[in-house]
Amino acid sequence: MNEKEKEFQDQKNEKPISTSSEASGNSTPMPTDEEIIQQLTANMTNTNDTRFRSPSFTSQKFITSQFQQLHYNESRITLSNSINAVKQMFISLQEFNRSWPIYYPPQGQNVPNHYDSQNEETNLENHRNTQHFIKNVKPFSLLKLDLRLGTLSNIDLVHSLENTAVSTLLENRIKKILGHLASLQERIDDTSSKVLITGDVNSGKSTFANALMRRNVLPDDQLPCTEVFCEVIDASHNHDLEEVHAIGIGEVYDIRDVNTYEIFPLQKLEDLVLQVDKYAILKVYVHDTRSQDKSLLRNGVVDIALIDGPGLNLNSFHTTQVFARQEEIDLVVFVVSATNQITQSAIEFITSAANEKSFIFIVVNKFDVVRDKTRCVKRIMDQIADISPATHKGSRDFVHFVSSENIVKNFPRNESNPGDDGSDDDNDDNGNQDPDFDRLENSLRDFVLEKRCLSKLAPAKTYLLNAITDITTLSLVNKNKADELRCQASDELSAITPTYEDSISQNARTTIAIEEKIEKISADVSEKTRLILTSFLSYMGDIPAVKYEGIFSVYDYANATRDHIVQNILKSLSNCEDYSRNKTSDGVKYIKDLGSEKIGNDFMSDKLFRDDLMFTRRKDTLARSIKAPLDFSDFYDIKLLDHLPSFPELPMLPSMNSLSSIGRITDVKAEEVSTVSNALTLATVVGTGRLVQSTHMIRNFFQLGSYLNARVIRKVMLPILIVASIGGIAYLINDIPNAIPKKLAKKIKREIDEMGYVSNNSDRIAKECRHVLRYPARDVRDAFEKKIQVHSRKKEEILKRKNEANDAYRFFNTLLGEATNQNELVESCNLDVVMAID
Ligand SMILES: Nc1nc2c(ncn2[C@@H]2O[C@H](COP(=O)(O)OP(=O)(O)OP(=O)(O)O)[C@@H](O)[C@H]2O)c(=O)[nH]1
Repeated sequence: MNEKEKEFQDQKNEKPISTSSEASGNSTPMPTDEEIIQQLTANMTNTNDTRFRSPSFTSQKFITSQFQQLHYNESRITLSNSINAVKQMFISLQEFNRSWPIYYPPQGQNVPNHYDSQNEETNLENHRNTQHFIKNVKPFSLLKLDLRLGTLSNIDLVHSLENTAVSTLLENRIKKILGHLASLQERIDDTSSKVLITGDVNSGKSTFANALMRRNVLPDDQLPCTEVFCEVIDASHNHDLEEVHAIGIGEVYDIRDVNTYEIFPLQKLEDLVLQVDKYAILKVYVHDTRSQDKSLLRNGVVDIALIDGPGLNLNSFHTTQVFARQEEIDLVVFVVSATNQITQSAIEFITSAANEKSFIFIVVNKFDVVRDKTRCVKRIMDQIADISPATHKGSRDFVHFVSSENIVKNFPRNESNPGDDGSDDDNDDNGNQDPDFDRLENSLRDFVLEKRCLSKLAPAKTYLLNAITDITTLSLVNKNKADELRCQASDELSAITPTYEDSISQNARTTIAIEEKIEKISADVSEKTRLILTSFLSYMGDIPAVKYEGIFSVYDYANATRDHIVQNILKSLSNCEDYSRNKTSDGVKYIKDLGSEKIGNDFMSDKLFRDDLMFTRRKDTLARSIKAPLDFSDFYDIKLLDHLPSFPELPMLPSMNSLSSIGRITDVKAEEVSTVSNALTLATVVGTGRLVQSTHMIRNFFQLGSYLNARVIRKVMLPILIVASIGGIAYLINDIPNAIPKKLAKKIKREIDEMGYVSNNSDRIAKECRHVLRYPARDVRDAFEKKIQVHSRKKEEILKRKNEANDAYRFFNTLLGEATNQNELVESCNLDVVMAID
């Protein structure tokens, strides 16, 4: 054991480090910051604590180790907090994505970059005017959507997909990232470590793993033999029992639940590693025969599990790649055979693993069989320089030329359980010594143990930085997209607002104009109807219109006259309706023209106005409702008594009793002439044919009587009376054709007045006219409302888009700020410091 190793062993053996938070009950406790500082202080001030008085405590190595621990803890806390923050960012992205489908940019697209987060208005203006803040969008690493469909590239596919489909893909991707972050969190709190050994088929991976343990645990063969992943774990995790737990495909391993695995002895491994169709992984619990300072599996600080995978071939490539990506894998050791070139699949694997893990060990095995070692080293180093410059640069630590076979060739194969004797006897000296293998082991141990800060935290840091970069890119792109959308919405709003307001005011103006027109037309037709009917009613009956056939058909004459009058009233009414039809047609045309002008040429183009459908209600109801019964008084027209000054106003002449009623009236005025008054009246009108004149004649007659004596009067009275009576009767008979129309007209007019015929009809016609005109008016209003509604809906939709874009802008601006902060924090977590201290 050289000086350096001894010193290291002292440190490990004496390290009295107490427990910190542990993910696994079996893990070695980690010292808290306080304890480390306390120890360092104790070391410097020489306290009485015997643990710290050992000479080895004073060594620079120990101090370095403690600083590493301190730095590790600080970095761990920083990264842990950052994982939480980044998780929150992804959760908020996920939530926001549900309300505003996140825009997924085509990779390599140019976007405006610099915005003044304090002044959104300026940005808005800038966005309109500038094209100069341009930057390439960084390609996504974690948020990259793996579409791989047909011949289309990702960019084409993303463009061909609906926004919502892309956002669903993003949602799923984010879910995976969140899961990964959760595992990262667990992992950095966990002190265990996993090293995956993979490489070309038959390159000696299993032999190498055995060499690391100084035990022939894993089967090796000239033929490809390891087909199932074997995870070699210290038996202390399995109650110190050496055995194999074979986990079936699809099973979730839980060491406490024996139903989740099958137990086999180590000797069965040779069969088990071939049962790839049955088992997903074999957990191989073994005692590491080496002392703690040399043991990888059980070293007292970090529990390391070695995973031996199948050689890379077409079947296993993808599985191994997926395996290597697992967050529990701290380090990938890639074994190549010195006798072969590095294969294409190895190149691909190393390239992608180097991206994922930051560090990868390359073990060039079977170096013993190479004759020209210098040429071999050069050849392989040149290849590594091409594949991974970083690995090439750190080749002292990361690239090793060894012969694993030489280390283990004398060891028995799982024949006995070296841990069974209960001793911790070092059998490190078993097997052959190989300084190159020692250097490899030291590097490996250094990497995993002393630099676990890197091995544990670097993947977390790398992943976090990738995540933050993706969030930054996505925020930047979406912030710009949101800005573009809100500008677009603002422009659309400015364009649509005047049109919208104009439609509203035009609607109001047009509605008023149409209403005025309707009212004007209605008032006109109403007035016209009233005039026509009134004037007709006022002169109807003045001129007989029906042919008078003589006294013997007087009754028919009266009936025909009445019918004639009624028909003429109806005719007048029809005239009124015709007039109204014309006016309504004009009104419809006016409204239609106005509509075409304001709304569009096709307004009401599919509608035809038919004025013949107006006033279709039957009119002969009037003929039926007018009774105007004929009576005797309708056959003559005597107004004598109307003109007698002292008589009270006569009621309308009762039918058939007019003569007798005249007799009764004379009783009141001049009893002495009661018997002759009728005759007088009748006689008087014979000569003139006019009743009015007869009144004067009667008066003259009485005046004449005052000059003549009674005898003379008595002598002439009788003949006069006879003559007068005959004259009167003749007059009446002669006046029948005139009297009947007049009397009937009067009677009908009275009935019509009583039923409010004129006003009813003028109202009815106006109402119908208004009613008909309301249809096109409603069409105009509806068309306007539709137009306004379309504008209004569009306006609302634009406004909604604008608000959403504003929200999105603010959201991504804030997210961008947070991502920038987190980026600074994670970047400040300098894991290389540990290396520098060393
Ligand atoms: N000469 C020599 N032979 C070796 C060395 N390492 C392994 N071998 C031999 O190479 C053969 C394959 O070794 P394995 O360890 O089974 O190789 P592997 O990569 O695990 O094989 P697969 O898992 O099947 O891909 C065995 O016969 C080993 O004895 C070495 O360093 N030198």
